[in-house]
Amino acid sequence: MAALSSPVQLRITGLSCTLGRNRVLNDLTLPVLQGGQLVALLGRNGSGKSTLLRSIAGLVPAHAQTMLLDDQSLSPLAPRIRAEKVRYLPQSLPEFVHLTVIEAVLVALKARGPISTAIAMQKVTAVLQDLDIEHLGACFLDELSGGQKQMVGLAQALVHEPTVLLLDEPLASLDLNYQHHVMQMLAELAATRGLLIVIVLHDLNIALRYANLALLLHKGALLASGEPLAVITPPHLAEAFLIQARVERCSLGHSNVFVDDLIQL
Ligand SMILES: Nc1ncnc2c1ncn2[C@@H]1O[C@H](COP(=O)(O)OP(=O)(O)OP(=O)(O)O)[C@@H](O)[C@H]1O
Repeated sequence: MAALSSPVQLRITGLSCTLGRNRVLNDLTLPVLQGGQLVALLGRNGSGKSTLLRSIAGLVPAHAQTMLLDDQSLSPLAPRIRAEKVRYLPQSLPEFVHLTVIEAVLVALKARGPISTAIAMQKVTAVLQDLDIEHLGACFLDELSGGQKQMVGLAQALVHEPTVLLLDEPLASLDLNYQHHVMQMLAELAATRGLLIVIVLHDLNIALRYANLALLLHKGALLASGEPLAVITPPHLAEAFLIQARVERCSLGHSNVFVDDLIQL
């Protein structure tokens, strides 16, 4: 995939989504998101993060005044076309069938349309290398650990070479080494290939370290957005997470959140 000449832009205004009796997203307007950005989507459990990603991917009934990828409205696109541009990796992956890792990523790639087996294999090998899971290629999916399966899900999403990649807590089952490996790889993919990546994170220190934009959701609305250090602040953490916290730099210059106490209402 070649670097894009001008970064893609995703514009979302007036986004609302009601699921059952719950008004989950309430007239949400986001800053313009751009290709090349690694965007951390933050907020408490139930604040609407997954619903926001699923709304962008067209997987829940949502209504937006504007949902434009460059000048193309996403809403009228057929699901298959939309999924080629905007790829959503869910929090819990579907049960895998009895395929090897290579076969599973190959099947995901071939679902996109006809492709020669030689080129498909090149792409699959490259994505497994990028994720550092080449050694799992011949393993069967149903014999992998939870974290290994999560890495395969990520490989299936990446092999599509989407314009926008929406990742719902992809680090949840990963060990510390893979968490940082994946974040480094995503930061590099965004920077070098102009990919727009929106990633749900519960680890605020990871967000501070790798994201170049943060969106903080609270009760279905946007509480703050901007550079992670401007979003992950003691007042915002108090309001959104009900914690009394400090953000301090370590001796290596990395900013970290320290939680001092819970705020009792
Ligand atoms: N299908 C549904 N029907 C009704 N309400 C729903 C449905 N799916 C989600 N909700 C509600 O929408 C709200 C937001 O859910 P969502 O999954 O988007 O939150 P989240 O921020 O991703 O949470 P978490 O961090 O726990 O994954 C919650 O209150 C949830 O109960």
